Amino acid sequence: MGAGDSVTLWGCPHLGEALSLPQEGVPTVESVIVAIDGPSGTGKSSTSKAVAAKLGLSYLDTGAQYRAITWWMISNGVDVTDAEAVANAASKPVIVSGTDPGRPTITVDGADAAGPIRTEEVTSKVSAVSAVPEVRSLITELQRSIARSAEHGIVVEGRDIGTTVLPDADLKIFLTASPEARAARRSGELKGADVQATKEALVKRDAADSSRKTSPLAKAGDAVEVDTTDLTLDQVIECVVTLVDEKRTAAK
Ligand SMILES: Nc1ncnc2c1ncn2[C@@H]1O[C@H](COP(=O)(O)OP(=O)(O)O)[C@@H](O)[C@H]1O
Ligand SMILES: Nc1ccn([C@H]2C[C@H](O)[C@@H](COP(=O)(O)OP(=O)(O)O)O2)c(=O)n1
Repeated sequence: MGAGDSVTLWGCPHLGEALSLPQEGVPTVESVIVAIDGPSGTGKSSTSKAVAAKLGLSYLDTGAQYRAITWWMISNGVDVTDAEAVANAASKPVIVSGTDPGRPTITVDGADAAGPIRTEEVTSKVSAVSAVPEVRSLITELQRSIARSAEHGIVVEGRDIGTTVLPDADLKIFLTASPEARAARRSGELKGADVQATKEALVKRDAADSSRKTSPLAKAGDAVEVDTTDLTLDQVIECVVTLVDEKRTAAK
């Protein structure tokens, strides 16, 4: 079966006719940039970390950066519904992301932010903060500089990586899943959380992220869409690794 065939193997699409057939014995390109976008609970973080670890690439969770700046705004008494106040404060926090997929880290002004950025308060306010254009342009520049300095390449996950942050990424993936599957996965993480309430919160956040003016959540025209609803996490990881391999081979 060739890479030119438009085949769906247990829900994993091939790259299709855009690629030439892989050639035997051709060395793969060393560095590769992979953009993985999609709504919450589709498996972006789990897939991106595992793919990066398997392929020896760096990993960047851009959602964690938007959560970090939101946490800073809340901690410093900035009203997140006041876009002008958020814009005026946006350049103050120093956000540093560690890109080892085995141990990703995030600090704000030197303090470990990994725990505090996952609270319900941050989750409910992050869409408002990340819709502010000044926040987006600062964080986008940070993301580009991290991607540029990743020696062996990087997997970057978020909402606008393929469309805005890294439009020249070597491979763009857009993960989807039904709201029911996403809510079940998320409420499994938040012990005792009500699935229906989780689903409503997810759908509300998706709507806010998809409808904002600046760089909304969207599938890039050249992204490969993978519906993860009926796939195991291992299948999604295998699918993305296969797509990276196909892309690397075809690039030579
Ligand atoms: N294909 C899958 N099947 C079942 N559970 C999954 C799958 N992909 C991810 N998960 C689980 O769903 C939860 C959310 O995944 P995560 O990678 O954080 O999604 P996202 O980054 O898109 O919000 C995690 O607990 C993860 O282990
Ligand atoms: N590239 C990105 C990444 C995240 N965001 C915003 C929008 C999202 O609702 C929040 C949080 O993203 P995160 O990936 O942590 O969210 P989930 O883990 O999927 O719940 O950040 C964004 O605007 N652009």
